[in-house]
Amino acid sequence: MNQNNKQTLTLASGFTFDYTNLYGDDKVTEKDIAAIESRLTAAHRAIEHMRATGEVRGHLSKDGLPEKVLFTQLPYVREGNLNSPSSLERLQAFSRSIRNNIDAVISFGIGGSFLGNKVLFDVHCGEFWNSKTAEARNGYPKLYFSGNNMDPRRTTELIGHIETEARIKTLHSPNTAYKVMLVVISKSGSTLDTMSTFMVAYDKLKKIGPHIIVEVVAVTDPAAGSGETLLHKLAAGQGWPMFSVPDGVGGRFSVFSEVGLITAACIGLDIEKFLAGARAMDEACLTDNIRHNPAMLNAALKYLAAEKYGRDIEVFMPYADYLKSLAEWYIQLLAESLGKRTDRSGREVFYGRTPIAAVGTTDMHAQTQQHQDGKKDKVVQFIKVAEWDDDPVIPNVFPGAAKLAEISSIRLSQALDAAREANAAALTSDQRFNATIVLPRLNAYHLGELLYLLALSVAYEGELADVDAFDQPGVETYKRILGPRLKELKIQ
Ligand SMILES: O=P(O)(O)OC[C@H]1O[C@](O)(CO)[C@@H](O)[C@@H]1O
Repeated sequence: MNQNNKQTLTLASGFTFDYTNLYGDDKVTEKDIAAIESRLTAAHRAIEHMRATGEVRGHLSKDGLPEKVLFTQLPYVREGNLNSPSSLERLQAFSRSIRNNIDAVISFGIGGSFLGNKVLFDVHCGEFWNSKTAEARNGYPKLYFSGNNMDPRRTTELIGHIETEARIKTLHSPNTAYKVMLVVISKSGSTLDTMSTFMVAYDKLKKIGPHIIVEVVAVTDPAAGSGETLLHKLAAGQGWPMFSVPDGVGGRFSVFSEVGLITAACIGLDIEKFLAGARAMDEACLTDNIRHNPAMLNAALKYLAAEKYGRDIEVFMPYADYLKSLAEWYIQLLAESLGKRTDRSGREVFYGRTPIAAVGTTDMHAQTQQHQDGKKDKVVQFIKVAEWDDDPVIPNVFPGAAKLAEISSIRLSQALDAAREANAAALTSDQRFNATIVLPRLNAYHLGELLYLLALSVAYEGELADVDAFDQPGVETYKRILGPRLKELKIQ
């Protein structure tokens, strides 16, 4: 830390949290941190206690019962843990069974049962996966998402697209069927958006004809008895294979569980490396020294930026197209974890930073005007990728055009990074708080580090703000209004 006036925390992997523009004079100060020292110590103890026992003071389930918080166990693959050598082997066997066998997977889910899966897909597969040959996909199926909305047009078009793909396959090889696997992910097992689109697709695809074979896999809470989910009951009745959303792992923390790992298995993303990255981040956060603990440091700086300096909005801005879904995952994590009406004593506090998704450089031509000249109520969290697998040099194709010749002979990544640095410098010149996380590369390991850092940070911030970071009572209010209205809509 502190080379050339830079404030950075770098892990052995090269993963770096650069908080130079968030800490110091005219920013969050050393004195601010010192003023909350005892609360930081208490927060760290609470996280240690959560890790050891799963207990979080004041946390209750949706039904008002004590509930453990176990996501910190997920990176550790041990027999008896939520992820164990045998559960991972089952996922690998599943992965082998669909490779060179299933043509397409449709993953149904919303919120925590979708957003993390989309991040894994985008980082590993990119935009053009479904247009690639099976060989280029290494035998893994095409993958589509559904259920993350109830949009009638997209749902219909997706089914139509699968039907077309099946027809093309049978035209080329008349005696073969097209195999589509519907992976239905829902912890509660009855979420409207997920189950409605699943039922529409299941029904339509099953009726198309014998040249389409439909298989279903369910991912839901494994509880049996009175707590059994509707999806679990259905899967048991229909004989669908099942994977689990373990008890004590909330949707927005479930990317490290079979919820996220099933997508990894479908596309061939390295599960062990992903969990190893998360584990390395957890280990880095074991220390009570804030200068060495990335989650505690990130949480403390953002908490102080909000509480002391009114920076109540967090703009999450990766400089990478394929990390836009990461910003969307972060929106749920931050909004559901920290957007709370009351603290843990029941006092009204209306806590939480409002998350905004942005992508650099795209949103420099859209949002940056607001970030630079609007209210000073934001922290901009940049994400930088240090090294890219492919990195074209801008060629000097039109030497006669001086302005274009000027930008030639530099790599796209250099231009991208220069733009991010210019944005950060411009914001800093007007006391607009920002920080940068540097990922050495865009791969499963560093993604594991990053997602885990953000998840653990909200746990720390929940402690600092004294709010329950693991419930989401606010989403029940509209659900209570919606339920009866849906019943009235029933077509006779
Ligand atoms: O996995 P489920 O139970 O379908 O829930 C999906 C999402 O809905 C929410 O409960 C909010 O409505 C999220 O917390 C959750 O990730």
